[in-house]
Amino acid sequence: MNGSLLEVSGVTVTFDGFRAINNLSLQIGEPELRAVIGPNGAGKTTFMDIVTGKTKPDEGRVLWGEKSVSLLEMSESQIAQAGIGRKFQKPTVFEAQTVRENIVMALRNPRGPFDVLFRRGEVASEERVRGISDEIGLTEALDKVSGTLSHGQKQWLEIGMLLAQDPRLLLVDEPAAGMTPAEREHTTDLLVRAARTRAVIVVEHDMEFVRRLDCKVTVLHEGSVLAEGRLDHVTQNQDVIDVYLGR
Ligand SMILES: Nc1ncnc2c1ncn2[C@@H]1O[C@H](COP(=O)(O)OP(=O)(O)OP(=O)(O)O)[C@@H](O)[C@H]1O
Repeated sequence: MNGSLLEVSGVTVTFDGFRAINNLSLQIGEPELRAVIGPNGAGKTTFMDIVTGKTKPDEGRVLWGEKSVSLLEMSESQIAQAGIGRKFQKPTVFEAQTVRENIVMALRNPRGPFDVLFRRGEVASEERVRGISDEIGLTEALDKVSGTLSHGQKQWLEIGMLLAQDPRLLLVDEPAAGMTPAEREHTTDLLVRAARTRAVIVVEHDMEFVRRLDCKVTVLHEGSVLAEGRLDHVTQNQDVIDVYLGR
């Protein structure tokens, strides 16, 4: 197993007396591709909010990197700077800009939110733009206006913009939602490839999509880890069948 990049231990989050996350512990290696699944309300979004600093837990530890620094004392932007990127469900590419312009902006803005859109004096080399566009399969579309892309292509572009910031950990929220079967397949390939050199956590409802990712799966339920392992292993777990598959 790889060294641990992210270590969550004993984390609890309470909203108005309700435990959304309950003594949650899990570790992510580097590189690693991990799927996090679970029924509605299991705590998947809250988990991502904790890792990215949006929500602070009441208890527990969240440690990052070889120096085991605590993410709990860091702001959202410090966490992003440390190399944790998050892809929300809805694509937020700049629709009026071309694919190339979007990638160039991301390359010019290392690990920051896109608050300074056009910095001068920094060159995003054609080689790096090509590297990203090849990785997401949009090289043919580089000069297209992003607003004209399909839903799937916009999602890939946004993943590419996050990859341009070279995160050590990328959190991806339901990437397959609303995609055609062919788009899903492309998305699977893209995520598998991205996870060869970094940690990627995919939060997903779609079991078929998770199967194709062919990676370790963490099943959340009521804010805790219910089961963990290969998909075949966790789908045979009676607790998982009862709370998730048996719905
Ligand atoms: N800000 C909040 N205030 C109160 N309750 C909250 C808040 N955020 C989340 N919850 C509750 O915490 C629980 C976990 O929510 P969370 O959104 O993390 O689940 P999820 O697994 O992402 O669900 P889904 O699959 O529906 O997105 C839910 O019961 C939710 O209603």
